[in-house]
Amino acid sequence: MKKVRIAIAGASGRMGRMLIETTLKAADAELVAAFDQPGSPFIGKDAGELVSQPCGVAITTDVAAGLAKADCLIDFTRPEGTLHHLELAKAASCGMVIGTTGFSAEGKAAIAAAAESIPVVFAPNMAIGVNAVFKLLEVAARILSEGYDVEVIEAHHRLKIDAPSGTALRMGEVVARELGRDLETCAIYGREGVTGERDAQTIGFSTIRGGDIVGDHTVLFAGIGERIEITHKSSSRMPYASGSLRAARFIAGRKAGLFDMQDVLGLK
Ligand SMILES: NC(=O)C1=CN([C@@H]2O[C@H](COP(=O)(O)OP(=O)(O)OC[C@H]3O[C@@H](n4cnc5c(N)ncnc54)[C@H](OP(=O)(O)O)[C@@H]3O)[C@@H](O)[C@H]2O)C=CC1
Ligand SMILES: O=C(O)C1=N[C@H](C(=O)O)C[C@H](O)C1
Repeated sequence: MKKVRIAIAGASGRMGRMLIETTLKAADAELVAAFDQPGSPFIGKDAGELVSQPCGVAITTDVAAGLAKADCLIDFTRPEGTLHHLELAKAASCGMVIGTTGFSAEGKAAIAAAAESIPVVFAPNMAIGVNAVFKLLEVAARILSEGYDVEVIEAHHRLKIDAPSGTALRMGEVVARELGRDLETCAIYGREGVTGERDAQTIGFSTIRGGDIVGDHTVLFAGIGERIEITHKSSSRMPYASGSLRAARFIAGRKAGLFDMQDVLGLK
């Protein structure tokens, strides 16, 4: 069996560590490179030591050299880091799985442009369960298209830097698309003061940040006399990592193209 050769960016981050652990456990994947930013105390250390499983792959800042050995870079960092790595991946003809959230429209356009020459899976949530929820939301939105107010509520740990979460925004996009609305114009991000009555066409977002919450998302369809809530709760980052490896296997052998987890899971 040919193993998919994996490089991991943001190695010492929360997702980086989970990705290292998951890659080292996978029979059909091989960790070939791990990157951290210059100044990281982990540079030069064995990446496997981060998860108590030394593996002989040192954490480095030399992304170009690492990508020359890899089939796929899995990147859960920050938009500016991911976009820099994207250029290096293009130069190395290396595929990318991008889990980073919080991109501007320009950042997303740069990812789409790069995917014309390398294969890229770009998804705000790699967990199978969340991607199943995206499908459930399509059905719910179609059935509840009249008379139900839509609100998206998300909760994450205190260290998360972007809001609303990428997943919450995608949930809003899924519902808006089914309802024939444009999320750009119908989204309301939080409310304060004298807001006036709710506009039925809007989709509201509420954000909670605290403690070590891994990631909770609820879409509420609030009608008169009843309400429907579709909720996903993460209790571990493991499903994000195993989904990412599934995405890496999906792009192995592909020449180019922009995909998301719905493509990887055959849900389109
Ligand atoms: N799609 C999905 O399924 C999921 C997506 N995410 C997203 O992944 C991203 C990372 O999350 P998480 O692991 O919790 O974050 P962490 O802050 O724990 O880790 C981020 C890592 O990226 C590094 N980093 C930061 N800036 C740069 C840069 N400019 N260039 C290179 N490396 C950089 C950090 O290094 P340093 O410590 O030195 O700053 C750190 O190692 C977030 O955008 C989050 O929303 C998270 C979970 C699931
Ligand atoms: O930062 C996180 O932790 C997470 N980020 C992703 C998002 O913004 O949707 C996915 C997951 O919710 C965890």
